[in-house]
Amino acid sequence: MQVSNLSIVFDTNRGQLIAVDRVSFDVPQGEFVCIVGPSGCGKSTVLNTIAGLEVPFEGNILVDGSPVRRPRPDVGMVFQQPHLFPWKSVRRNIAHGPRMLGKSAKEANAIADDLIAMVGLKRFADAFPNTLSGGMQQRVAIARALANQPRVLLMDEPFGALDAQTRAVMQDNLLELRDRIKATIVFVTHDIDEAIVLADRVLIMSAGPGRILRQLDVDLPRPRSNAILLEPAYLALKKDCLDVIRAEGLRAFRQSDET
Ligand SMILES: Nc1ncnc2c1ncn2[C@@H]1O[C@H](COP(=O)(O)OP(=O)(O)OP(=O)(O)O)[C@@H](O)[C@H]1O
Repeated sequence: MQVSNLSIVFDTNRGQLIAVDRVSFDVPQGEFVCIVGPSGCGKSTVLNTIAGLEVPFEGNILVDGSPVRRPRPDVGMVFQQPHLFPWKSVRRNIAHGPRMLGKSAKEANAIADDLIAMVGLKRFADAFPNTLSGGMQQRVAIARALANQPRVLLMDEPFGALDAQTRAVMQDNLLELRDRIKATIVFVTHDIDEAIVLADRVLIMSAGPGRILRQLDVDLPRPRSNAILLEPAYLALKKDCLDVIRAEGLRAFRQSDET
């Protein structure tokens, strides 16, 4: 996937707002990239644009060599809230995408059942969303996004609403899933620990207008789990990230004081 020179300007009642300013990054197929940055720096806007939800924009976004102009089945998205269909069972929520793409009910249910096993919800295939915990609902949302076998999976703070323990379990589950699905993943988070545990590369964005400030390779061995949080190589990377973020926070603070 390639994002080149992406700029997004919103008309607001205080004039034009440059939300994203000439953002470029390439993500080779199968790479896991996390985007971090201060609130309002344009992380969600970048993700929504790759999902084909934010138009118009300037620049180019290519998935598998073809330009993104609208939502497409090979680009899946998971939001902070699961947004499940409350009237459909877990299986039917997950089978919905394949059904929309013309698969028979039998084929779509088989795809759903595979994914239900992958996210560890076999006992809940016939349950309705309101009977599941937040973490389980989010696992259904991830399975649903994977049901069309996307080449790119976009995740916007998918674990942001979960408690710390559930979040750690979800991160480990996503790492296991990632090894099986081979999709490119672009994951937005506020949480530096989450970004380093998950990513091959962390992109740090500046305060608005959003730009890519720094890219850090995460050369930590895989398979990974939350257990790496105490290792020296991990702590050194976290320090690098925090130094960049702290310097940027200070710069943005001084700038806002001058204007
Ligand atoms: N539809 C819109 N109309 C006007 N302004 C918008 C719109 N969508 C986003 N913005 C503005 O664009 C900027 C970037 O917003 P965005 O939600 O992408 O930031 P973010 O980094 O994801 O923030 P957070 O981490 O708080 O979710 C913000 O200043 C926001 O107010």
